[in-house]
Amino acid sequence: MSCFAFAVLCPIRQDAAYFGLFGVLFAAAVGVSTGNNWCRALAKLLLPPELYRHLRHSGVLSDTLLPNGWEWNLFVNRLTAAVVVVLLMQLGINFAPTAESIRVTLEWRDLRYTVPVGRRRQRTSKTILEGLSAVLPPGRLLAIMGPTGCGKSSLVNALAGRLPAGGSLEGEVLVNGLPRGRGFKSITAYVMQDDVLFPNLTVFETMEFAARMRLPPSVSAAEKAARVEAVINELGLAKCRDTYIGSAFVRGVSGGERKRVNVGVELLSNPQLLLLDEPTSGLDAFQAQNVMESLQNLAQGGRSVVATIHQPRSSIYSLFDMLLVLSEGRDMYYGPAGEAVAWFESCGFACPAHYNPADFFADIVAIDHRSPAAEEASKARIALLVDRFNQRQQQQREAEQAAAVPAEDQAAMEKINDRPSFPNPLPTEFSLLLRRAWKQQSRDRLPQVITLVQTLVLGFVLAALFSDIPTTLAGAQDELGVLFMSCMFNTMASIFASLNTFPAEAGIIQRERISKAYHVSPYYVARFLCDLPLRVAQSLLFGVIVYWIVGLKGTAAAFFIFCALTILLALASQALGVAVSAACPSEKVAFAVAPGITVILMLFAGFLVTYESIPAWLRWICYLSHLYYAFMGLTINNFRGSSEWSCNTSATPGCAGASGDAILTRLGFEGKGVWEPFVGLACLALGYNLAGYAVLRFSKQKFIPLTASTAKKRA
Ligand SMILES: Nc1ncnc2c1ncn2[C@@H]1O[C@H](COP(=O)(O)OP(=O)(O)OP(=O)(O)O)[C@@H](O)[C@H]1O
Repeated sequence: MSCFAFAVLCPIRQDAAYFGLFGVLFAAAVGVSTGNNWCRALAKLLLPPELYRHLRHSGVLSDTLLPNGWEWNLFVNRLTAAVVVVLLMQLGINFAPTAESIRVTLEWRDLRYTVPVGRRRQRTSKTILEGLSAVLPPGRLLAIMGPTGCGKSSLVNALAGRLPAGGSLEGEVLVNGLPRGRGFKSITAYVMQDDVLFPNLTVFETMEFAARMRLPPSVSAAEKAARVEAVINELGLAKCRDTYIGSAFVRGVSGGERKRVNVGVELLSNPQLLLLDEPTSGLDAFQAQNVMESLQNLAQGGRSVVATIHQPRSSIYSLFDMLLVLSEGRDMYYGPAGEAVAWFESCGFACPAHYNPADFFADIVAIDHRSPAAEEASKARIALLVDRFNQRQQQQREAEQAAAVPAEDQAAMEKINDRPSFPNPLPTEFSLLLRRAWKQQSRDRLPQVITLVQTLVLGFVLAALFSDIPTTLAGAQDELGVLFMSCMFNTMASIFASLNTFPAEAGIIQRERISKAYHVSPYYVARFLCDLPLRVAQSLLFGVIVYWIVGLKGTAAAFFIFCALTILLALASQALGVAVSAACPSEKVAFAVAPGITVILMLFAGFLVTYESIPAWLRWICYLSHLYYAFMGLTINNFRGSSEWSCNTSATPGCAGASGDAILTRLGFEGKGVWEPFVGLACLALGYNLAGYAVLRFSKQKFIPLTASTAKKRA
């Protein structure tokens, strides 16, 4: 029945086909299981959480499944029901409740951010944010303004919990009266100043991926598509809908369009709280106005929006509901934007008529460094404004406390904090990531062309140098050289390909992981699968050229073993490259470290120094070197059972020649079957991949934790 459902639904929808296949596998897994606990554990692991809960409640996965007597009819019916539910769910019939919109009140109290500066003995600390406090009610657009370096980005990062490790952050950030919990990321969009996007995807593809990845299965496919179209239109991206994002090497959308795509990607998840760092930087006046109007619309729809902005024009200024003016990390003004002019006037700084208030505030809160007298005067002005604002804050504190967060908003936030963090189940994550990685990789033609041309050139150069090898001992040495060079070529090409491609997407992956868009495991597997064809093609092309021109062992079986070993070697090397680049803090460091590791593994490959010649206490390194297993395998494959390698008696009188097995004995490979290097290589490929995955999994960017303020600790 489940197979039938699979067959029927395959042409309708790819996801349905995927889940149908999963259903069949699930059926098989349950069929071979011996107890219902195992079956339930498997279902819990693989099924979307909402579906699992639904199945438990509806009895499909009850404790009576597969009771002692193995009631097959009952079991098959229930299993079919489970598969059909999965398929229907994927077709858009939802069982999970749609994420309801909540109103978000954001509050921060006494935020103090300090960073260490200077080296060793001269090390001091610099205060970047100095006791900032405010309450932002729901449905408001808050603009944070101030001179450059006043701490705007630091404040937004502190509110988002994304201040990079290396300082200390004290105070409180409350969402609907609660400290930021597990659900904070799912209701928050954080738009950074830097645009990190895949260059080889179009605007539409980028948006579509974000919608499918960040929205839960409870939002139907049609709704996701409609949301993508709406955001594209809202941000004025319709005319570049099918243009590539582009990069320094690929012509793509303009800087402003890129920025809007970055904002749009975050808007797709329908966040209730938006934190944006300079969303208008790099945009012309018209585009900046558009983006800010979009943000105002979102705020009017009930969302809370916080955006830093540099000297907005007056028409943009009029869009703000609330305004926060900072100077030197201190509050200069916080309150309704429409009351700011009156406030500064009450402090003795009247904004001239027909003057843009944003420009006026920027002038009066900036320190003038042009002369010592001007500097002193501006510092005195700022001190006065800080003083006056602190008095106002004191007076307002009681009123703010009276306007506490409504109990239903707090309860809604508590519910969101209890929700699972990831919007989609693992299989959906995997299928989306695989599709994106494939598109990105298959369109990135230049590295592929370079890889294949380089393989052709190196293959023919090697073949030309070693063609027509005689069956003498010198010829055997040449063949060993060819085998070793084959190992080196496949290793270097694969490691450096990983070092080149992986860091380029590391920033995007970091951002998506921080927003809990998906797990690392499906990303890693999808990436591995996308690299596979190029690695296989490269190894095969190299093998076809070198093997037959050089004239290595002339049997079909030996040729296929050669190709299989070099492919496995390339895959292990690729994994090693990913592990190295994930473990290194930057691309430059990775490129400095990788050659060192490769040279060490090369020295222990068994060619330059034979296994017997390596000091006993260092031999264990051979077992960590994929080059050792690959070289061993290629050598056994080529020399085992081969006829006599004669001597060139005129050059070396008295030489008796050697058989292929004798050569293997000299290299320390006697008595080993060709399966041994296969197993060794496969284990190392798996081990390197696990290491790469583990490094990636645990190398998440670290942020400063928020600790209680010193005053609160004392209290
Ligand atoms: N980790 C750090 N170490 C030392 N100084 C830092 C660190 N982070 C920020 N700063 C300093 O803190 C100040 C505030 O930085 P921030 O980026 O928040 O300012 P900003 O108002 O957003 O500036 P801009 O408008 O130019 O983007 C700057 O002087 C910056 O140099």
